[in-house]
Amino acid sequence: MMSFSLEDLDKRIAARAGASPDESYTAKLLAGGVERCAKKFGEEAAEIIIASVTKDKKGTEGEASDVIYHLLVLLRAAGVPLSDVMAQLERRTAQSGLEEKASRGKAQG
Ligand SMILES: N=c1c2ncn([C@@H]3O[C@H](COP(=O)(O)OP(=O)(O)OP(=O)(O)O)[C@@H](O)[C@H]3O)c2ncn1[C@@H]1O[C@H](COP(=O)(O)O)[C@@H](O)[C@H]1O
Repeated sequence: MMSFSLEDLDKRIAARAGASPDESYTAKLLAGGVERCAKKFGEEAAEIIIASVTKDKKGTEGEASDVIYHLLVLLRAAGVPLSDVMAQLERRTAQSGLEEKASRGKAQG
């Protein structure tokens, strides 16, 4: 079981945000503001679309890593904490769980 998490990567990004843009790719992206981070995220999103539809599994794996890293950098540039996104995903999961339970209840009469 892999122990590396999105939170670990986000902490690493936070730690590198204050580094010199000459020695940190993360700091270089963040120095360009939300526009640069969003542009780079868009490029990576296009790359995973191509890798996945061409059934390139290894490529898709690599591009997924790029997409996730660049999404976390973009969230930081936009001032949106990862914890807020995770909380929203958790609420959606709880909500859909309740809906599933309610529809099972109706089906059973
Ligand atoms: N996970 C990543 C990660 N994934 C992808 N990348 C970089 O994202 C870039 C995207 O690939 P491209 O081919 O588009 O890169 P490029 O042409 O050099 O980039 P541009 O000049 O076009 O922006 C590459 O330079 C990759 O090295 C990453 N860079 C950093 N991390 C993480 O961030 C941490 C801090 O990195 P630094 O900020 O560089 O110290 C690392 O320890 C990793 O945990």
